[in-house]
Amino acid sequence: MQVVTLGPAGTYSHRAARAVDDDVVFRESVSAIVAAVDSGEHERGVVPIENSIEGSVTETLDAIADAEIAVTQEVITPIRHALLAQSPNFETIASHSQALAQCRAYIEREYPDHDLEAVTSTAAGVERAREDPTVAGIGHPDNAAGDLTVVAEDIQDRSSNATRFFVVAPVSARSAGGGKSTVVVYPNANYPGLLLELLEAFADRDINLSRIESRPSGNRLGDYLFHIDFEAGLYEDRAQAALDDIETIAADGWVKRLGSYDKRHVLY
Ligand SMILES: O=C(O)C(=O)C[C@]1(C(=O)O)C=C[C@@H](O)C=C1
Repeated sequence: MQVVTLGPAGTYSHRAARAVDDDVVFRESVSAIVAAVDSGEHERGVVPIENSIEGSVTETLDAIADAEIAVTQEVITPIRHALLAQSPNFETIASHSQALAQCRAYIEREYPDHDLEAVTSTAAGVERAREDPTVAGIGHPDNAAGDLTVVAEDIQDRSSNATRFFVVAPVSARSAGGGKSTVVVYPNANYPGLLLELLEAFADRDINLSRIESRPSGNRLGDYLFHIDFEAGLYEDRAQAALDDIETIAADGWVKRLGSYDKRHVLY
């Protein structure tokens, strides 16, 4: 089954997507990937959701909150960045903003006066380095093939650097089976204890939350929606009961059940 993910070839998203299928096609943004699945153009997409150093990928959170899609799997990969250039004499470092941020301490220590250029992906940064001798790219070391050399390896600020990806699919692929589930809740309400009530729906049933993230609704300042990951499958009675409570709390808003899924660790 063809998978759409962030391109060009050689991104970390590409590596994660190969865990789903070797037939991978590319888009230049996360929003375009989610839109390609939402519109039915593609059956599967792979998007980064969260990084162990930099936290949530907010473009992904906002795109999946707006779309009618399912999450069918999560893929976790270690992220080990290299600095790739034609020679050590470069003036600019180009990469995805997440990758630049994950290597912030290294860049400040080794290249404090170099210019930084945020591009659409790590592989796009490596392409810039291939075209221009004054540019170095940060990306996976395997992208050095050809005329680029690996100037430095393992330059991420923490060796434990890892990114979590969601496999997204049409709503028809939504599953109630799996060890984890994701929902997006828009309460469209604001009163003391609202968040406590949302959390109690899970705590009362002994359901562990693995992530909760608030994002602006875009409707008015101070109005939020909540992305919640919890460790239970939607097939479980306790999960259904918790979500019944959540639906009541969000009676003036909405609750999007993105689905249940299992976790897969991919090394490459
Ligand atoms: O640019 C890439 O290679 C991507 O796949 C995107 C992305 C991200 O958005 O977080 C994925 C993994 C790494 O954390 C760095 C960048």
